[in-house]
Amino acid sequence: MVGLIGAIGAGKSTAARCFAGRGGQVIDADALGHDALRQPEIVAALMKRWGERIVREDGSLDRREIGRIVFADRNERSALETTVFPYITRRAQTEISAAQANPDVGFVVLDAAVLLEAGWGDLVDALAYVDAPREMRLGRLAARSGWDETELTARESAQWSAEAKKARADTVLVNDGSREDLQAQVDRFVAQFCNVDGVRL
Ligand SMILES: CC(C)(COP(=O)(O)OP(=O)(O)OC[C@H]1O[C@@H](n2cnc3c(N)ncnc32)[C@H](O)[C@@H]1O)[C@@H](O)C(=O)NCCC(=O)NCCS
Ligand SMILES: Nc1ncnc2c1ncn2[C@@H]1O[C@H](COP(=O)(O)OP(=O)(O)OP(=O)(O)O)[C@@H](O)[C@H]1O
Repeated sequence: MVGLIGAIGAGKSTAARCFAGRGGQVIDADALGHDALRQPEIVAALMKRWGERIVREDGSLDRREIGRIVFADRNERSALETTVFPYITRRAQTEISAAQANPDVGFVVLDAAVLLEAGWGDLVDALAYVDAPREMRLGRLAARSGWDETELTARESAQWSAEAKKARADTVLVNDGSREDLQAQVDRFVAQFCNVDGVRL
């Protein structure tokens, strides 16, 4: 199993698509986290803590508002993680088992920004870190999500340092060029670490 981490906005999801195009089954931890926020018992617990301010007009939880709360205060982030991590971990385990049991799946990719912080490092056989210059990441995040530098910095402060993560990675994929350039780097990683024709990682 391959782990995918990286600098925020560097292109993890984009790299995940590159892996998927080469036979990898991607498990997207951010998406599982979003599913967690749709579970009635989790919604109730978070509303009890933060009130109506985190609820949008359509009744769903406002992730942007929750992000403002938890990335400004370590205690609040901890409260959110305690509430959602059991669900995310359960779902990830189920999806990993299903993918590993599927003979059509060449290898499994766990795309999880906080993979190391969550203690999932031992689950993976090879770890790729996606990187890009900060200015480039800021531009991409502004275009994709409307985030500014304050939001990026707040999230960065909630994670291990780039140096600590890179030190644990087998490879750094530098996503400062075209998507084709990133695909070529992913292809080299797959050739080196994912024996897709033989033993499955
Ligand atoms: C705080 C929430 C509501 C913000 O939602 P939003 O749609 O704005 O961001 P999204 O979930 O797409 O995450 C985007 C990026 O934020 C960073 N991030 C998210 N959660 C965390 C966290 N707990 N710690 C550090 N960074 C985080 C990651 O780099 C992630 O890739 C959401 O991220 C959340 O519920 N987080 C807690 C669950 C979690 O840790 N998920 C990460 C994968 S396990
Ligand atoms: N090589 C590239 N060229 C141009 N745009 C890119 C490239 N790679 C990624 N992008 C764009 O940059 C934005 C951020 O990429 P992506 O969503 O893959 O990052 P991420 O690391 O998954 O983000 P997050 O840390 O928020 O989970 C996206 O809109 C994506 O389409």
